[in-house]
Amino acid sequence: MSTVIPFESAKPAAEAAPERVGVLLVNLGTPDTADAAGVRVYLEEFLSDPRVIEDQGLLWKLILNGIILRVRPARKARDYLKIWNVEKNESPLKTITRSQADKLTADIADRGSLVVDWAMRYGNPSISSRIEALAAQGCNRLLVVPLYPQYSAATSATVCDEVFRVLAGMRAQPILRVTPPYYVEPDYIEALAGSINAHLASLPFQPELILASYHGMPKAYVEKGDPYEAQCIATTDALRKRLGLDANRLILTFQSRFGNAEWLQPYTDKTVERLAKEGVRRIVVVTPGFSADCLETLEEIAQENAEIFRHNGGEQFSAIPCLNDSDAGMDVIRTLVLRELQGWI
Ligand SMILES: C=CC1=C(C)c2cc3[nH]c(cc4nc(cc5[nH]c(cc1n2)c(C)c5CCC(=O)O)C(CCC(=O)O)=C4C)c(C)c3C=C
Ligand SMILES: [Fe+2]
Ligand SMILES: [Fe+2]
Repeated sequence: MSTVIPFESAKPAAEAAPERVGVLLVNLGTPDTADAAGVRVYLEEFLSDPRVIEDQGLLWKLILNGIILRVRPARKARDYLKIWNVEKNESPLKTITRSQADKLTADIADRGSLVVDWAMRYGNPSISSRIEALAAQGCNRLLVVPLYPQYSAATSATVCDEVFRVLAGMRAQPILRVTPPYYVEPDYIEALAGSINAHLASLPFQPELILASYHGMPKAYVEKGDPYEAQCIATTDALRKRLGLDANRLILTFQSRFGNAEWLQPYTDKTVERLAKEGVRRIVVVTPGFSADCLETLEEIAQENAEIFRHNGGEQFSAIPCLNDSDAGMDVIRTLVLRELQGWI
């Protein structure tokens, strides 16, 4: 069965002049509103993606619609409210991604006919709306930048899936490039090391150890060939080497477990609890797998895991901000983008 594609989802680039290169930063996505209705819409789209939940069979649909989408939105809306950017009435992930795009525009606008934009894989602004906007501005070349240092099918690949879907509906398609994961790029490791050192220097205490906590995923996905775990290990090894810390002083963990299947281990929350119970009193957590602060860093790490640590006897807990739109964070994005734009500008 072939699908009929109308080829009309964006204005033909030929109508718009002059020729331009579009750079599209893409992050995961986030609800439009911090209430149960907004979270429900977001979770439904997110959890219906077969790259995220690979088994989209009848049983999953029953669980998703019968339990998860009835119970989780209200609980998660309360979590989103704790971190919401009230001034802009949006999630921090949106605020930071927009700022990254604005700063990249200011950084590289003089390099030729470039337009920088940003989108969310789930929710808004959607990838399709921003590709259409770039095409309407005459962008006949497109560089897509998935803002994930480590590749996974659940994040980077699904960005490409959506981009390909949008392009499949266009008569005049832009030429496409996608930036690769940057998990051991020197700029990235240097930026992480710099942010850790600056944070430690600002603290009134020195931690006994540092946790490097990455978003987890089902272990089965890695067993089927997803390189995500190996890339998290490579980032952590490079960071250990750069900081002169061994595996007991910079500990790799995985957070954000969802559902009952086994996820990548060791789990962040269980490790935090164990460390506190074993007598560790001061820890710092860095989250190298997130290019921008979000629910998983601002609420799950900085609030939930801090509480787990203190509840079990820990005393000092501090979460290091993500690289976000800091100078070092922007260096990472700019270097990556300029390298992949070679020959185009
Ligand atoms: C259910 C399976 C999930 C997989 C696999 C997964 C992988 C994955 N996610 C990120 C980055 C982020 N995830 C975020 C939130 C989030 N993640 C899941 C589930 C999976 N993620 C859910 C259900 C949620 C929503 C919150 C919740 O209901 O618990 C976020 C934060 C978004 C925000 O609004 O701030 C990010 C970022 C990565 C890197 C990853 C790959 C391994
Ligand atoms: Fe996630
Ligand atoms: Fe979480």
